[in-house]
Amino acid sequence: MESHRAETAPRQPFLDLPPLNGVAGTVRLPGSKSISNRVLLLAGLCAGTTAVHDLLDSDDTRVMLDALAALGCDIERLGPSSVRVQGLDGRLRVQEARLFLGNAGTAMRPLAAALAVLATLQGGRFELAGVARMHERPIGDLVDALRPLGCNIACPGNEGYPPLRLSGSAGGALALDAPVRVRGDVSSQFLTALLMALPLAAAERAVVIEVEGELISRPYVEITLNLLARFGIDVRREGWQRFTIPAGSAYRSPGAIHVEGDASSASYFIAAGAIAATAAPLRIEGVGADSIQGDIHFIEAARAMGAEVLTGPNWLEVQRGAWPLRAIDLDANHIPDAAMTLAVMGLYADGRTRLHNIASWRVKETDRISAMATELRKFGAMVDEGEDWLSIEPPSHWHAAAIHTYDDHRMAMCASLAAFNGLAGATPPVPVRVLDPGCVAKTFPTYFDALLGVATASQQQVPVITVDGPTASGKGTLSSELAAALGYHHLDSGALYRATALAVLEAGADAGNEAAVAALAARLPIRFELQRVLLEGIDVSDRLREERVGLLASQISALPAVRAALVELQLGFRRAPGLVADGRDMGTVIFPGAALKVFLTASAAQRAERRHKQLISKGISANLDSLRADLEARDARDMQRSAAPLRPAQDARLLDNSALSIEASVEQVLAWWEDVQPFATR
Ligand SMILES: Nc1ncnc2c1ncn2[C@@H]1O[C@H](COP(=O)(O)OP(=O)(O)OP(=O)(O)O)[C@@H](O)[C@H]1O
Ligand SMILES: Nc1ccn([C@H]2C[C@H](O)[C@@H](COP(=O)(O)O)O2)c(=O)n1
Repeated sequence: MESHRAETAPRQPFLDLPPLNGVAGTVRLPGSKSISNRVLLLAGLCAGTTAVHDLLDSDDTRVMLDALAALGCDIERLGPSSVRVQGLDGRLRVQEARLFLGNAGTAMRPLAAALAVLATLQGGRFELAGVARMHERPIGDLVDALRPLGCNIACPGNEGYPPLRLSGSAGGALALDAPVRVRGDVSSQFLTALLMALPLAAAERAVVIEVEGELISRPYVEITLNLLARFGIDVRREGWQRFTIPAGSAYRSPGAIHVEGDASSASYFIAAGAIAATAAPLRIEGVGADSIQGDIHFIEAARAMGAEVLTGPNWLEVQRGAWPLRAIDLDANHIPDAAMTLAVMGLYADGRTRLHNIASWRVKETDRISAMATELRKFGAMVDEGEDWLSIEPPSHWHAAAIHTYDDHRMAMCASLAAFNGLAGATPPVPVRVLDPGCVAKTFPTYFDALLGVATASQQQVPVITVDGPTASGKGTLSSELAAALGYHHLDSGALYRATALAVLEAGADAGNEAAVAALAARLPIRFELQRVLLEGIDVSDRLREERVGLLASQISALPAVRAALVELQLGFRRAPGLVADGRDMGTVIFPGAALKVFLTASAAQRAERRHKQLISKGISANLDSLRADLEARDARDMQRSAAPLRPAQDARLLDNSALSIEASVEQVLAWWEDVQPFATR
């Protein structure tokens, strides 16, 4: 059964995760961000067309695709995760462009290098900018590597930081007699950027790049070298200090390329498996032993903490091994992104977990060392930090916490793993509030759906808000707005009675035969999908609102056997992260323990007027007086029946919205909801 889940709004203010107590099943990973953006740029620079399959669809890949389109690449969508890119063959097709690159380091750095090289050789003016945080992320080491080659690069904001202005005149040349020198100890993305840009200048001569300082994040450079080879560039490497792009190099399309699943994203599910897969392993599809991504080595760290991991070429199976997890002391330089997940696993460990050599965390989407320390402390953990290290001791007493995510997708995904706290002995288990959950759109837009698709929660821990009230009081409207604001599922219980009524009409059944109607209700082939109601796969949303269906729904809903037949179906909607249920008996009968119960009313005159407007707007003619008489008759029947009559639950809050707008009603209920939350706002 599908539930009527509100689509996650792009920038929902928060998502409350109830305590989770297990994981099971299979999760399919989205494409790797690092590979997606490298492949897109290489496809854009090379000769020929490249079909890119299993591409990540996220904020960061979208800015890269937009940038390539602005530079004159033809991009054709082949499917939801496939595009065909017509490459530029190393020739600028537009001489001027302003590119907005959001907060995508994997777009800003290589595009800056490629456009600096092309503008110097062929002439052009390009401006590369991003969001405010991008303008705080250093790019000076790349600028310092490119300027000695003759590239004209200005930093109109702060020297060494985006935005960048790149310019050159046609017929220019690059000074490539001496090796190109770049620092490798702050970010490996600068070396990657040069490795991707300088083949554009290696047709006639070899180009040598030398790394100054100890190169960090080498696995990412390995991804770059691997993909360059797929596009026809065989870079010779001497250790990690010297790289030679041979003379005569030219980008050639491989024709088609598949992007493997994101190994960094896999880390959240590996951790979830290590913490909560107790009955059977959690299967993760999309990456495995054949992965070219460095973050696949996260598996070794997870194993050291106790995870049991089986690997196949492109899948993993993970389950809990040692419990509690074992605390580790790890040089995490080789897995900088995935290592954040280890910090959260440290909440479930048997001692102090120490991660060091992670200075690059400080120049990522946010200062991740400081952010992680601040947020993990909110759960009650003892956290210490240094310039390039972090240590975490698990909470002795867990707190419900509202976690800031700093517009950093990895902070949000990491925070979600704290929701398994009940397994670490938190008494009582506490929910986790993830602020700005939409920031996961950077690399994994469907992350929370994926997590909640495999995670289990005890039904009693899943919060429910009930909204009961008479016909046309606005229950459905209010509930669906609340569900969207909270990222919760929505149960429109009236639709179940209406669907039963429709099934009775279609079957030509006797509506007075309680057993026959109950039998139809018990096997109602109903599904809710994207705000539509499907009966036997057919969209009946509009037919359910027909007057004859509403009238019969009101009659059959008085039959106790029919109500009983629909109970299990309704209870099944109570799934993480939470539920908003509307109807007549949600707070009194179906969810008597709901955390918040609202009884929504409005005057009969107002309700008749609203229903009248609603019908007129759909082109259905209606008479106000008969509408009012009809809804009063229906209310009377709903209130007077013996089975689950319409009435406020004893602990319901009454809301008369006769004089309230929809927005004001939603605000009022959200304010009540905050009242019953345990989150400390700090
Ligand atoms: N606070 C409000 N102010 C003005 N109009 C409202 C308000 N709330 C809802 N409405 C409008 O009233 C109409 C009826 O609302 P809705 O369908 O949500 O009611 P309902 O209680 O779910 O009805 P039913 O019991 O028939 O399912 C809709 O057109 C809706 O836009
Ligand atoms: N929990 C519920 C929900 C609905 N009903 C009945 C009462 C209504 O007349 C009919 C249709 O509901 P609507 O779509 O108008 O909300 O179903 C009920 O008895 N219990």
